[in-house]
Amino acid sequence: MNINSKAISMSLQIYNTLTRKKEIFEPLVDGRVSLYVCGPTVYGHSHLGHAKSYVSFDVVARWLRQLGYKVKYVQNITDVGHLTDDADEGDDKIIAQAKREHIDPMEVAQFYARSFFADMDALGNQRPNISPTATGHIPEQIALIEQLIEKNHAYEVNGNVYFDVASFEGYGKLSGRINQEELEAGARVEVRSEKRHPADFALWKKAEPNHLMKWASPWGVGYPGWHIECSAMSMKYLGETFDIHGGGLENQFPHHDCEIAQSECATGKPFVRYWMHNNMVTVNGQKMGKSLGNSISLKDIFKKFPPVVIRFFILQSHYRSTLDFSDAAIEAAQTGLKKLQESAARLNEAQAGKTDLDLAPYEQRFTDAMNDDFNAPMAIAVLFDLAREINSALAADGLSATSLENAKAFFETYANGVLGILSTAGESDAAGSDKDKERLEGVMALVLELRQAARKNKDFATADKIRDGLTGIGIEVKDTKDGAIWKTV
Ligand SMILES: Nc1ncnc2c1ncn2[C@@H]1O[C@H](COP(=O)(O)OP(=O)(O)OP(=O)(O)O)[C@@H](O)[C@H]1O
Ligand SMILES: [Zn+2]
Repeated sequence: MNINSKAISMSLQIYNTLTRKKEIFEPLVDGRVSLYVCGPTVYGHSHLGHAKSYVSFDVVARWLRQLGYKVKYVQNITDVGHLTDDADEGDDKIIAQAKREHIDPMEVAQFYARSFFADMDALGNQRPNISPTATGHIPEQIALIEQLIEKNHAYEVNGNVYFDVASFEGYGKLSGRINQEELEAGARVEVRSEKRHPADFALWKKAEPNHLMKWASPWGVGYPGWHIECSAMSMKYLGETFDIHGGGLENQFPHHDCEIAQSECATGKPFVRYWMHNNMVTVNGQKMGKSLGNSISLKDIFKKFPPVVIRFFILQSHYRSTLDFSDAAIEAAQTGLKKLQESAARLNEAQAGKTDLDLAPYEQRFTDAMNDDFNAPMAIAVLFDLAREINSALAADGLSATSLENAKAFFETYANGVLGILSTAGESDAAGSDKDKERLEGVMALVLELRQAARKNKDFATADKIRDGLTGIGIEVKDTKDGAIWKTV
């Protein structure tokens, strides 16, 4: 068996939300996959729901790579806050947070973007190839809107630009939430007079004078609507038609239907070949959401559970299933993961014995599971079966040298490389690795030595500045008769 052999599989099936069935995956360009996933709106720390979305798509990218594809993975950062209400009403989420914190909106966006990356790193997600920001792509969004106006799919009124949904027959084809009849019926309902149709959505919004994030455009000073950023950035980096677009289920409508409308009307080409949607993390059956006030931040969860346990908890249910949050459910996942970790550890310590273990059936089952619309829970079940066989072999006559090597390689390739669940990197990130501790001790020894030298020179100002500065970052220094001691508080 050659664990690392990479053969492009023709049997990967993906559930395509657009056609509502599993389809054999065939990329547009042989051997390459273009993947776009809607990124977070960065106005608060990420919660468990975000983790489900990004862990799921991380595993999608990892499995595609395992199959031998060269994957270009783009995941945006929404740093122009979209409105709190999908009907283009309400406050901008980022600006609202900036007002609460009395800081610049860009500071809010950057702070929470960094926090997002730190959490995703801790979860063991590989970084996307490109993480473009909406604010960094205003000219591309304006250019796309101009194309839509030129082709009569959009119109400007008083500095606002709207997409004309009646001009696109396929509007709503992804979610199935809208059909042309309903559209026409809707037209009779009284609405904000500015729009031609109540379902028309904003591509560009005029900024009021006190609005904080705004840019010059052919229609005056304003800011882009939310949907246009994903069309502009995905097509810029992946082309007018690309392979896979992912996101949370609740984004099918309006967000993804609007993306399809904008992109297909601008280019006249199909936008995305396979649409993938992860289901929701729920709390007592209700979607977990920042805006819903029932979210649990990853940072808080990581205080209780190592990030790798959270990753395992997420992957134990299918990405298209809901996942109900409870401490008890995570504790159960922790127990399960521990069993796999123990088996892997036993393998590393084991001496060669007699029994030969045939890993081919396990490899086949694991591959079949992942090829069946990325069925991670089924793949994990294969790992448990393997762990059980390994444990009993090790308890009896031991595994032959080749079997030991193959079993280790299996865990490394599949449990670690594909699912990312046996790595302890995330764990140490959260708890502070030994290496980091060593470094901190070295730095503190040096700082205290300099402080001691200052005191000797009667430079008490510097000595105090060092002590107060350390207190400010959570390190308490105490002078004792044996010298200064410190602790983190
Ligand atoms: N509870 C959840 N379960 C699974 N995925 C989620 C959940 N909440 C958000 N997501 C997904 O995370 C991604 C980023 O979400 P975004 O930052 O836009 O948050 P949101 O949907 O506005 O959530 P919130 O209500 O928390 O602000 C989207 O693809 C979204 O579908
Ligand atoms: Zn998007």
